Amino acid sequence: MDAITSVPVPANEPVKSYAVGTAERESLKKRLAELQAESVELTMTIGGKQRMAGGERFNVVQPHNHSHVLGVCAQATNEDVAEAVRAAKDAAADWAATPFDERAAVMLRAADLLSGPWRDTINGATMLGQSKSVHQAEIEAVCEMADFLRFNVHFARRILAEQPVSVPGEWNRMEYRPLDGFVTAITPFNFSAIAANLPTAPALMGNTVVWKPTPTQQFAAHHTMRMLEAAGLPPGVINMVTGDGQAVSEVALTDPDLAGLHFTGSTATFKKLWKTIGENLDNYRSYPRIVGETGGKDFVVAHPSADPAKVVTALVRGAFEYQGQKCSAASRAYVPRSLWESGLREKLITATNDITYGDPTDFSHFGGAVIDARAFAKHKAAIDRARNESSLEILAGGEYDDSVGYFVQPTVLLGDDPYDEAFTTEYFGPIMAVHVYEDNRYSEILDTIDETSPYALTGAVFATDRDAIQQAHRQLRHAAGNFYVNDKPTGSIVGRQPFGGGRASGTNDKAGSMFNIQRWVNPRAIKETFDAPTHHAYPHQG
Ligand SMILES: NC(=O)c1ccc[n+]([C@@H]2O[C@H](COP(=O)([O-])OP(=O)(O)OC[C@H]3O[C@@H](n4cnc5c(N)ncnc54)[C@H](O)[C@@H]3O)[C@@H](O)[C@H]2O)c1
Ligand SMILES: N[C@@H](CCC=O)C(=O)O
Repeated sequence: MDAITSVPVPANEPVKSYAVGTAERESLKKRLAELQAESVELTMTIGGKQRMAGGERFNVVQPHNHSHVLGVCAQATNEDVAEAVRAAKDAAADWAATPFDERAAVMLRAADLLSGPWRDTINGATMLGQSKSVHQAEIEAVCEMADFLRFNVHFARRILAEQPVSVPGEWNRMEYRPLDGFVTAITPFNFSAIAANLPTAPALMGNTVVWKPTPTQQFAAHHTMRMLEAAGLPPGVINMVTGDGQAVSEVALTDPDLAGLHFTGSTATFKKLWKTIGENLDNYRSYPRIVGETGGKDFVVAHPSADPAKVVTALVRGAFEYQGQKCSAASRAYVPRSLWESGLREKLITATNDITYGDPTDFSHFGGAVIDARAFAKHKAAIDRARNESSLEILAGGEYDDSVGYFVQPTVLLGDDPYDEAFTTEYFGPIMAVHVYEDNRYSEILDTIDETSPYALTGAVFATDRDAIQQAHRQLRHAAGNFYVNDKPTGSIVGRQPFGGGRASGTNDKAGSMFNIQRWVNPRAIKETFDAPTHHAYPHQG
């Protein structure tokens, strides 16, 4: 009993290829067919019990085929959220008293279920519900989710091992308690891994959670919840409520026992939630921890010494994987005139035109549709604006069609004005703006990049000249929380590139690192004196 155990050494989950003829391809295709054939009730899970939310019902559809209903969901009402908060509070004492190893075992088991028997289900649900190609689903819904579950255990162990110094006569210890209350996790549509990480990271540290996925990710979230239950997650530890979140703002975020908000989503939503918490400061028992990773307007800058083929590949993958719906997506690029006019322009157009978006169950496509009608309308408006804006030219793409699914072609805009909206606003779709700068203005373009957008999430420099790389490091120091040298600005891996940005991009608590995990503990320093003094006077008193 009470041994100080070591946890398994984590390793990144290997990415399967799903190439023609592989067993994993056949297995996933079979599961995709099964998932498509059923329409499920997308319930809440409160205190371990599943039931439909009490508010208005809505369909969860395939973005690439919006007449295909994957499941029926409903808006959680204030009463539903109040019940979830109660369940989280009721489960708190037992879960906090559960030894760390037992909590960790649930997460490690979930990771193994995910890399084994649940792989096809979570991959398939993400492909169908969020319109991801098999590769895009595999790298995050399986590999990144498993990595979060395994690495978080390892990070937590390192935190628990962090202990103060003791001197003769006294013993100092640090106890890592959960927060004094419950945590609310509110999650985005674009990564099933993030949706799973936001409730499970606080739960690992002994907190109980109210989790609200977004409606457009609810299909995969539903299956993720089932997988966590199969891994042994006790009832009430994570309570999932459905819908748009209004009731969560009104009830969970204003509850006196709110101890933390773990959020990923847009900057506008995060600011709104933070304001709600700010307005309720006098009502809480403690100061709620606020962790939020938000939007980006991520850049790629090429120096004249860069390899143009590498720049083009990074731009196309960085901008158009998952239809540009990554917070890290390359959405503004700065290319020197020498490279632009010596073939990069044509290569970029050709590579962009080569990309096909379609139904992800047809594995030949590079990507799928954008997430919903709202996103489609936003991208359509951005393209229509570009068509009418004299400083912008549509170099590639520019078409859209929502008759079957929400399809927007990969689009490259060429812009004279680096301060135009196309270089400052997060469209969160397959639209990238390119600005061509004069070769002798590298330093000025770095300053422009730094001051153009309110965000500071990801960015990349391409150069072979070491001085140019150093200069970008220096001038863009605060322009990105994840900075890449000669690589695309997307695709961070847990344990290798801890992820998050500053400025309007979030609190930069680095998902997939010890820094995030330490936000979910409430340390108590304990000093024990073995032979306490028995008189109050000090020696200098004579
Ligand atoms: N920095 C990162 O790590 C990261 C990762 C993924 C996505 N993102 C960002 O997320 C955004 C895309 O995701 P999205 O469209 O799901 O974001 P969103 O802000 O629309 O929604 C995020 C979550 O907030 C909920 N929500 C919205 N209004 C709410 C309210 N009033 N009360 C309670 N909950 C509310 C939504 O239902 C959803 O669950 C992009 O801006 C992207 O850059 C950032
Ligand atoms: N961590 C992911 C982005 C997550 C946001 O959408 C990446 O690095 O591409």
